[in-house]
Amino acid sequence: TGVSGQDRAPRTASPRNRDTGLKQERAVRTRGQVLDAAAEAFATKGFPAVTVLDVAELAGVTKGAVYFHFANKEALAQAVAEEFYHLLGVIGSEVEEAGLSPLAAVTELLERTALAFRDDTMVQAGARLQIERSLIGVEMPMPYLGYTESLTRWLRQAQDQSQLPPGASPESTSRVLVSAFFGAQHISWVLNDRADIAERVREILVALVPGVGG
Ligand SMILES: CCC[C@@H]1OCC(CO)=C1C(=O)O
Repeated sequence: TGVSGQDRAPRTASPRNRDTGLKQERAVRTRGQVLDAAAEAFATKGFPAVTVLDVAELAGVTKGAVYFHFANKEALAQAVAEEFYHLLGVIGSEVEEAGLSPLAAVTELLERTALAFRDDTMVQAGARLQIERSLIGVEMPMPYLGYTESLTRWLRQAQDQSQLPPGASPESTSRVLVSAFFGAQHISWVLNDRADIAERVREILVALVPGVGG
């Protein structure tokens, strides 16, 4: 081997390293399958009725495999809630990076969130777990405040750009938007499994955000 080591044979994983890598990949994949199964169970049956065996069977793994990744049902709920807010955060980042006007960002955030509530089981599970948070008995993420802060930030920018009516309060409008969204997605869930949530959220935006057409 030369001084610089440049002509050293390329380092390949040893059989033992390669085996460890495969085991780690399989563990990561199993954890994802278990989390998706837990979301399906929590979204459809609700936290109290779900058992770890339900989750194992939905995931197609043993109970031991579930317990390898999650200590108990409460840990599954916390992990689903964390993934729920991760997904909402991804939506928020995408809207931030889209370079929209402040009011267009408000509209885009809530419209994309409505579609996630309609289509994404992890999001549906997170929303239901937050309703059931008092039954879960372990620390759950604080709901609603992240959205309220994002919306307030954009509405303050809109106000600075004279895009809000005189006297409008960004903080108050933000709280009303979050309350209206939460109520609309819940009512839509109860009445039609969120089939019409996009239309319900659009009505909120038309009613509350200046310049949003019908
Ligand atoms: C977009 C409004 C806030 C959002 O709506 C439903 C829900 C469930 O907990 C939310 C949250 O932030 O936690």
